[in-house]
Amino acid sequence: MSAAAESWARLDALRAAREGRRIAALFEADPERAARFSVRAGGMLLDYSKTAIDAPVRAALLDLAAEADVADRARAMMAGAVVNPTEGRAALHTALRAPEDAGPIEVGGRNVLPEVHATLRRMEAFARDVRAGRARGQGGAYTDVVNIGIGGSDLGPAMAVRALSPYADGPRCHFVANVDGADIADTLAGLDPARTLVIVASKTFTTVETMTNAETARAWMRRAVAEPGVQFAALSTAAERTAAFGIPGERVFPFADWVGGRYSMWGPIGLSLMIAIGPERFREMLAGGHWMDRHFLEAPPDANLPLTLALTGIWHAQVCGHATRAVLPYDQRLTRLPAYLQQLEMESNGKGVTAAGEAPARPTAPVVWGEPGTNAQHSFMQLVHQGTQVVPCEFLVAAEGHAPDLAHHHRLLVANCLAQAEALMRGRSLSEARAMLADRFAGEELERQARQRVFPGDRPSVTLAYPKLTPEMLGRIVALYEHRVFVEGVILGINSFDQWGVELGKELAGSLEPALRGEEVAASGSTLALAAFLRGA
Ligand SMILES: O=P(O)(O)OC[C@H]1O[C@](O)(CO)[C@@H](O)[C@@H]1O
Repeated sequence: MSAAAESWARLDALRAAREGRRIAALFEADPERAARFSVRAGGMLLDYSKTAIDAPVRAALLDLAAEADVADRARAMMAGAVVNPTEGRAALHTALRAPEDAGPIEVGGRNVLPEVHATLRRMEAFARDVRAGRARGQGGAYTDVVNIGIGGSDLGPAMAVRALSPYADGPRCHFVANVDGADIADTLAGLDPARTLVIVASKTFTTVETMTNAETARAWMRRAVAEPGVQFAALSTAAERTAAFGIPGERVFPFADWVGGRYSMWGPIGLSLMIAIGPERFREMLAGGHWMDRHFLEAPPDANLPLTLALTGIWHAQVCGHATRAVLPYDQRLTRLPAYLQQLEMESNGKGVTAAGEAPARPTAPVVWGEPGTNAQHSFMQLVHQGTQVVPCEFLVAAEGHAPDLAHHHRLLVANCLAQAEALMRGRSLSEARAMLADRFAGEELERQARQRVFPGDRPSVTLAYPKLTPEMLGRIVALYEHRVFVEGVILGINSFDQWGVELGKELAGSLEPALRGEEVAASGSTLALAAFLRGA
C-alpha cells in the first residue's frame, strides 16, 4: 500500500472509531480545545474546533498533505512550473500580486514581473484618468462602467466591487454576464451611453456570451455616440481579436495565458474594481493576497491557514463523505462570495479523473453553495439544522462593520453567526424538547410536539473571523480560498487549473441553435420536442 493509501486508510479507521462521539464532548474533555484547534495569523482567526477533528485525525491529515508534497507543489506553482499539464501552462496568479522585486518568477526563461507591473501601471494610469474625468465619454466624464464578461471574467470583480463598496468613490460599476438579453437590457436601461465606459473582459475574446453582449452594447452606444470604439476597453490575452473588435490598443490591458479565468481578479480582469475603489486600494488588496502567499509558503503546517482550511475540507468531503459544503458569510457585502467560490472550487476540483488520467480514489470537490447570514437562517438553514444530510458549514464574520452608527446591527449579526455554529454543534435532545414544552402539552401530544423540536446537533462548522472587510483583508480571504482549493487538488491528484467539463455543453449549444430556427439537427426526441415547443411550433 502506498503511503497516501495508508493515510487514507488511517483516516477511515479514525473516523470509524469516533462514530458516536460528539463534538461537544471534545470540548468537555479538553478545555483548551478552542485554542488548540484554531489558527491565528494575519489578524484572522480560523476556528475548526467545532468539527470532529482531534489530535490523531489532524496528524493523519497533515501526513496526507506531506505525502502529497503540498509544500513543494506550492513552491513550484509560485515559481512558474507547468502545474496545468493538460493545457501545458503555469498557473501564476500569485505573480499578479507579487511586488516587482519579489522575483524573478520565470516562464520560458523570462521574468514575468516587469511585464505584470508595466500592465498594472497602465491600468492605474487609465483608472486615475477615468476617475478624474480626464478619460471621458463623448458626453462628459464617465458616470458608469459596465464590465461584460462571464465566469472568471465576471465573478471576481463583481464579488469584490460589492465587497468593497464602502471604499468605492469612482463611477458606478455594473456587471453583465448572462447571454440572456435581460441581463444587458436591464443593466443598460437608465445609463447614458455617452457617459458609459464598457469593459469587455474575456481572456479568450471568443466566449459567446461575452461577444454577444459586447456587440449589443456597441450597437446601443452607436445609437448615441459617433465613435463607440473609444468608449470601450478590453481585458484579454487575445490582442488580434480585441483590435478586430475595434478597441484601440491603448485601451487593451493584456495578460498571459498562465492566468486562469477563475484566478484572474488580481490583474487586468480587476480593472472595474480598480476604477471603483482607486489604484491605492487595489494595491492594498494585492498586498493582502501576497501576504497570504507568503504565509502559505512559510507558516508551519499546523499554523497554516490555507492548509488547515483545506484539510478540514478533505476531512468532511473525502473522509466523512459529506457531499456538500455551505459557505455562510455573515457579511452582507460578501453576498457574491458563495457564487465566486462555486466557480473557484467546483470548476477547479469538480473532476472525475486525476491528472494522471485515472479514476479518483475518493469523491472530488463537494457541491459548494451558500448565502449570507442572517438571510440564510430564514430559508435553508432549516435543512442544515434538522435535515437528514449533514452539511459542513463555513462561516465568515468580521469583528467590525463599516458604520459606527449601526454597531447594534453588527452585534446582532455576530451574535447570530455564533449562535448558528453553536446550535449546529449542540443540538437539542428529545428530553430537552419535552422539558421545554411540558407546560403546554401532555401525553402523546407532548411527544409529537417534542419530536418536531429535536435538533440532532453534532453538525460541524468552521468559522473564519477577521477584523474588518478592508481591501487588504479581502485579498487575504480570496487568496486563502485559492490556496485551499490548490491543496485539496494536490491531495486528490487533480489538475485544478483546467476545466474540460464546460466544453461539451458549449459545443452542443452551437449545434442546437439551428433547431430553434426550424432547421433539422441531430438530438434526442426530448430535446427536439422542447426545441419545437420553444420556437412555438
Ligand atoms: O474569459 P473568457 O475567455 O471569456 O472565459 C470565461 C470563462 O469561461 C470558462 O472558460 C469556462 O466557463 C471559465 O473558466 C472562464 O472564467
